[in-house]
Amino acid sequence: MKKGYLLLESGQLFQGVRVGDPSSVMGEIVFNTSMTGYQEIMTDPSYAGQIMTFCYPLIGNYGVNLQDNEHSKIQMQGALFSNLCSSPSHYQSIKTVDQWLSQEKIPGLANIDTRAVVKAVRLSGTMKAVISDSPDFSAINWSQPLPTDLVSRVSTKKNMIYEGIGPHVVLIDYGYKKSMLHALLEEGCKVTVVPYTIKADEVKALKPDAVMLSNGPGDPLQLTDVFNEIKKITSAYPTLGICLGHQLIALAYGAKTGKLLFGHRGANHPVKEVATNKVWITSQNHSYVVEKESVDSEQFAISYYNVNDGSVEGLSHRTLPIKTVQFHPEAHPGPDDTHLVFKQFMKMIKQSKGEVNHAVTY
Ligand SMILES: NC(=O)CC[C@H](N)C(=O)O
Repeated sequence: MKKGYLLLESGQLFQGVRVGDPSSVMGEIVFNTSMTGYQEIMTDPSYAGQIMTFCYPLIGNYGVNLQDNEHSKIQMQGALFSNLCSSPSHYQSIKTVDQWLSQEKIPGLANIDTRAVVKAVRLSGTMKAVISDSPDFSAINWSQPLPTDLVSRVSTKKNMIYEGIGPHVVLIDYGYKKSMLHALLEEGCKVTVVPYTIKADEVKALKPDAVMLSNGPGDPLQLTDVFNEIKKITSAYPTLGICLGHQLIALAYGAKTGKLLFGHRGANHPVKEVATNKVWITSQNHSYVVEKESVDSEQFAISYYNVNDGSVEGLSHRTLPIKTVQFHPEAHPGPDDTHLVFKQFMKMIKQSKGEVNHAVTY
């Protein structure tokens, strides 16, 4: 087993053993507390550019299968494990996580003290980190900027159509997860997945009944060029925004976003639904949040709050059929408590077509 190192911008050094690709990489270090679902996490495009610390101490025990990818390949820049299982046991498993990382040329480290890494990230916040064969900090160019074009790297280049007999939803792809598409298809929708650069006129030409803005990597403020089009598109159709989609809608309507110290990543984040006072357990993966004070309360109601830190978890437009959530109702991995968000979206679409005459409650 070859030694390898994790070097943090804050100056801390951790030793582990190399797994996956033998290359060195720099990325933004984050951590995820989910106990299961590593395959979905590794393929979620929202993690592009990031080095993931898996908090759960045993990863890889059910291997890698042909079903659980959320995108075509591993999206994260690197992965850190405490104990990485080399002999998985599951009837669907076709390879080990180590083999998968090697095939997809993603470097990783195992036998890392992930608890100490998480403590460092909780203290200093998400920061640059490097996976390397060398413990030498001076060999690294720490001023090198992290990539800012992550959405253009993961978004589709051409429209993709999935037939259905229900409403036609245009899914704007900032790095969508397969489970989001599946949630719409399960509702019977026809879905057209489109590039994130789509213009309002192009959306109109597709004659949709509704639009959905997906999750995606990076800082939503990197996408200021598309804010105007987002405003035009979302004011014309019933809209659901998820995670990055939620942040982009908020920004397009004049709210502000900020960055959390170390983000919310895991499968047990409690959110309170304002309308019902119910608490739902949600799957989350984000660094950025919509700043509460910046939300124009005449335009938007805050529909969900995070129970742990009080941050904004959802918005509901007061006059237009626009709903957004910061958490992941498609829940892969994670609990599907909030699958109702998709049901409410369907109801909102029907209502806008005059098919139901009672008000949609959130
Ligand atoms: N899952 C997401 O869509 C993440 C949104 C954004 N990249 C963030 O980190 O806040």
